Amino acid sequence: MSNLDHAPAATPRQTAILIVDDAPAQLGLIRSMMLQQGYHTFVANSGERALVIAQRAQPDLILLDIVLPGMDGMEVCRRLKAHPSTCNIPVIFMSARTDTDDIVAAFDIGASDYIPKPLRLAEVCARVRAQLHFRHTSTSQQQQADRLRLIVDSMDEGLMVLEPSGRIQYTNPACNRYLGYAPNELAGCSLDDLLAPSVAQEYLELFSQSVLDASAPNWRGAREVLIRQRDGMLRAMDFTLTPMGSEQPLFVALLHDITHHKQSENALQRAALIDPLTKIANRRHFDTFLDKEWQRALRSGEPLSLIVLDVDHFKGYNDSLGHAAGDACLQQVAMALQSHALRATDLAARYGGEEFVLLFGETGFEAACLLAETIRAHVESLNIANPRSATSRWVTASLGVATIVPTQFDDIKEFFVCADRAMYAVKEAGRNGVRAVQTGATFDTIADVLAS
Ligand SMILES: Nc1nc2c(ncn2[C@@H]2O[C@H](COP(=O)(O)OP(=O)(O)OP(=O)(O)O)[C@@H](O)[C@H]2O)c(=O)[nH]1
Repeated sequence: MSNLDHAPAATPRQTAILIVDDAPAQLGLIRSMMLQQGYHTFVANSGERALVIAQRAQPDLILLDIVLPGMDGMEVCRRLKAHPSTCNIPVIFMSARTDTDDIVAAFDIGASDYIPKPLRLAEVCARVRAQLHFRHTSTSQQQQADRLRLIVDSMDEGLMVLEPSGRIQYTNPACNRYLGYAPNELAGCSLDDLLAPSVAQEYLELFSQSVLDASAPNWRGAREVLIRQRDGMLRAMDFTLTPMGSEQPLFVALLHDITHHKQSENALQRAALIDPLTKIANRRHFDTFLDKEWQRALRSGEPLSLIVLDVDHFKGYNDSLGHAAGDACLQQVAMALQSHALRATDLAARYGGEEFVLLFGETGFEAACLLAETIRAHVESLNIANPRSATSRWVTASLGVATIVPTQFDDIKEFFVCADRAMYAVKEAGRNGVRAVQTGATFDTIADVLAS
């Protein structure tokens, strides 16, 4: 048998009524009536005594006579309502005074009801029941609201309540924490202050549509947004918006911080574009870049130059010095190439194996030839000994250059093939050199530039 089997069942507290009257007969009558109804009772024959019992016993309701010796019922009620521990206990006055002024004064100081004397017992019972029911309902509503508030306050997600104008009504502590605001500081601000103007505008349009068309199905707008923190920094968040379905058109926005997720996503994206051995751009990055620069050159009419570079006798290098030395050699060559692709419109990439490519936007034929020759000389000047090379003591490279001013009649693949063919022509001519070609519909001249 578990310990729980021995635990006494929690019994609900019996509803307790405090009856305050200085007339013993009246007090006895009301008390026996309340007992008959199944209530627990407390009695007091003075205002002072009533206050002490109310604070100690915390009754669910007080039946209070107005005319009492010493402190009268009105003063008792005033004091009950002024004290935090008794202010929520409903007070029903019982009095022979039935002037409107007396009744109004009683309600003004916080009475819940007013029963005229002589008392009709059935009426007293009905009014007590009604007040207890009302108290029970409002207490459970309050408890629900408190529970909801606790959940919202302890949520890890940020929460905002928004008006259709974009005005922020409420933000929870997580939202304030994420955005660096003090409690309540964001209330009254606008969504415009936090989102990029175009995104904020989209939301405002969405709000107004939803308000105008109440029959529209409940939508949930979820998207990634950049939200401005109090210090001006932008923070990546998932922003999910839902209409609250309340009488007042309001929207609830949930904010989920995705900064770390975004950072690792960006890191992954960057890694996907880098060659792991040489740490320069990889073929995928190069292909995208070439495509972008090609389109730009199509629009601008500026020339575009491409260099294909292949390390000479690299098989021999590997065979004589080992694969690790081969890797180190490729890294050195890559760094040398990278140092010549410095502008935003330049890119050096490892295309595969010992083959590299360099793209130079807005670069004409002569400049490209000059660059290629400089690069060839730079590779040779690295003075990486290649014992098996029939061309030189050092590691060298063969470079093919193609320059084009692309038009709609040109083909990007053909452009690449031209540079590649030029590189193979250098190989055939003895390696360690540069061959350059102007290609495309607007060129019909071919120029060869041989180094050294
Ligand atoms: N160490 C190393 N070697 C590589 C890598 N990628 C390709 N290689 C080697 O590069 C060599 C390329 O050899 P080949 O294509 O025959 O060309 P080559 O010996 O350079 O001769 P030519 O191009 O005609 O001058 C092969 O032995 C490949 O194994 C790499 O990442 N690391």
